[in-house]
Amino acid sequence: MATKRAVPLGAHNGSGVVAGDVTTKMTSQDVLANSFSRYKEGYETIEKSEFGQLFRKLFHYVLFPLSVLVLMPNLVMLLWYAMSKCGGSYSHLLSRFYDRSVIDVLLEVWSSVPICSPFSIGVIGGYFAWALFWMKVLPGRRVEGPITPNGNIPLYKDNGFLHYTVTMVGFTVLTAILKYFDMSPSIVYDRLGELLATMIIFSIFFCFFLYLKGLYAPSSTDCGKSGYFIFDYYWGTELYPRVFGIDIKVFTNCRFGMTVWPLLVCCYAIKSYELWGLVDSMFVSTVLQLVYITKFFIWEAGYMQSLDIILDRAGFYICWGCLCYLPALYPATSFFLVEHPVVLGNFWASIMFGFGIGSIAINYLADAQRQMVRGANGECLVWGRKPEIIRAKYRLESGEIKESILLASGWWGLSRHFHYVPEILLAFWWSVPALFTYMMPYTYVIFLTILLIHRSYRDDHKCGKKYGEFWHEYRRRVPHRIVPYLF
Ligand SMILES: NC(=O)C1=CN([C@@H]2O[C@H](COP(=O)(O)OP(=O)(O)OC[C@H]3O[C@@H](n4cnc5c(N)ncnc54)[C@H](OP(=O)(O)O)[C@@H]3O)[C@@H](O)[C@H]2O)C=CC1
Ligand SMILES: CC(C)CCC[C@@H](C)[C@H]1CC[C@H]2C3=CC=C4C[C@@H](O)CC[C@]4(C)[C@H]3CC[C@]12C
Repeated sequence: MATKRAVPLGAHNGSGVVAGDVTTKMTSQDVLANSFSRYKEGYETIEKSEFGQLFRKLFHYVLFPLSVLVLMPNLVMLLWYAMSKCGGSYSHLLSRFYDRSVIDVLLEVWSSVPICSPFSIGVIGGYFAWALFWMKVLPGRRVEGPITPNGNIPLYKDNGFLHYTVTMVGFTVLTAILKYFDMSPSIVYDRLGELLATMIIFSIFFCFFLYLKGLYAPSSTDCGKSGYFIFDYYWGTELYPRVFGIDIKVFTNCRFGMTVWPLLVCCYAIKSYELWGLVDSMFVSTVLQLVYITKFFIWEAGYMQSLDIILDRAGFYICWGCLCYLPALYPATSFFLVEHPVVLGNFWASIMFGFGIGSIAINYLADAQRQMVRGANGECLVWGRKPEIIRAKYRLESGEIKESILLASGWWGLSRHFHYVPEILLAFWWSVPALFTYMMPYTYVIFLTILLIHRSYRDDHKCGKKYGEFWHEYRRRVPHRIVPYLF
C-alpha cells in the first residue's frame, strides 16, 4: 500500500509495563522494535510459508473484495424482495430457489423493478440537490478531525444537526403539501425496489469516479493505491476526498445514509398509519430509531474521529455501503412492521421503549466520556473520580511525536468497547416490537453484532500498530474486549 502510517512509540520500564501518564525516556530504536515486534507475533505464523503468504494476499486483495462487490448489490435487492414480495419471510424467499437457479431468481428480482425510472431519478436527484444545497449553505462551527498519519488535519463544518433538522422539517412540509394533492410519501414504501436498484447502479459508477479521483486528482496526500484494482475500488484510493469543497464521506455517510434512514422510517410509519391507524409496535420502533438518529447528529463531530472516517477510505465499502446498504437494511424492521403490525399494549410498549431509551443514553454517555476526557486533557472527573488515563505516544510518518489519551476507567474501564453493548441492545429494542415469529426484523441486529465484533478486532489492530506498548498496557488494565468478564 502506498499509504503511510503512524508508527508506535513504545516506552519500556524494564518490567515490560508502561505506567499511565508516563513520558517516554527511551526513544531508541530498540524501544520501537520491542514495542512493534510483539504486535507482529500473531501474523508471523501465517507468513512463515510462501504459500500462506500468497494465499493471504490473494484473499485480502482479490477474493474477499470481489465477493463483496458481487454479492452485496444482489443481497440488497434480495432483502427488499424478501420484505416486499415474500411477506417478510426468509424461508419463503429460499423456497424460490428450490426449482430455479440462483441466476434465474436474481434475474427475476432485478427485472421486477424499473431501473433508472423517471420516478427514481426524480426522487434521488431531488434529495441529492436538497442535501448538497443545505450542506453547503448551513452554518456550523469549524471542527478539526484527528491528524492523519501523513500529518494532515481534516476540517469540517459541524452543521449535521442543523441539516438533519431542516430536512425533517422539510419532510413534514412536503407531506402536508402532498396530502393537499391527495398524495403521500408512503409511495416510497410502495416503490422502494426501483429506488434501491437505481441507487445501486448509480453508486457503482460513483465509486469508480472516486477511484479515479484518488489516483489522478487527490484532495490531500492521504491517498494511494495497492496496485490491485479490485481492492482499490472496494477500499478506495483516498481518505478524505473533496469535490467542490464537499467532503464526500460526510455526504455519503451523514447527509445521505444517516439522513435517508429517518426519512424512510417516517415513510414506512405513514404507510402503516394509512393501512392500520396508530399501531403501538410501529410507534415504539419509529420513535426509538428517531431518537437514536437524533443522538447521532448531536454527536456528529465525534463520528469524525471514528474508524469509518480516520481509517476507511472513500471506496465501495463505505460509500456504496452508506448510499445503498444502509438505506436498505437499517430501517428494515420498520418496513417489516408495515405488513406485520403487532399490538403490544401499554405495558410491553413502555418496557421496550424504556429499555431502548436507556441503551441509547448509555451508548451516548460512553462516546461522550472519551471525548470529554480527551478534550479536558484528563483534567476532569469520570464517575466522580479522577480518570485513569494512559498518555499514549505515537509517531507520525514524518517522525514527529504526538500524544493521545487512552481512558481506562468509567465506561472505558469496563471493557475496551463497552459502548458496543448498548449499541446492539438499542437495535434489539427497536426490533423486538415485531416479536419473534419472523427472523427478518432481526436482520439488522444480527448484522450489527457481527460488524461490531469484527470492528473491535480491527480497532485493536489499528491501535496496537499506532500505540504499541501503550496499547498493550491498556489491554492489560482492561482485559475484556466488549462484554466485561465474558469477551
Ligand atoms: N450502528 C452501526 O452500524 C454502528 C455504530 N457504531 C457506533 O458508533 C460509535 C463510534 O464507534 P466506532 O466508530 O467503532 O469507534 P470508537 O468510538 O470505538 O472509537 C475507536 C477509536 O477510539 C480511540 N480509543 C480507543 N480506545 C480508547 C480509550 N480507551 N480511550 C480513548 N480513546 C480510545 C481510538 O482512536 P485514536 O486513534 O483516536 O486513539 C480508536 O481507534 C459508537 O457509539 C458505536 O457504537 C459503530 C459501528 C457501527
Ligand atoms: C459490506 C459493506 C457494503 C457494508 C457497509 C457497511 C457500512 C454501511 C457501515 C459500516 C459501519 C457503519 C456505521 C458506523 C458507525 C456509525 C455511527 C452510529 O452512531 C450511526 C451509524 C454509523 C454511521 C454506521 C453507518 C453504516 C456503516 C458505515
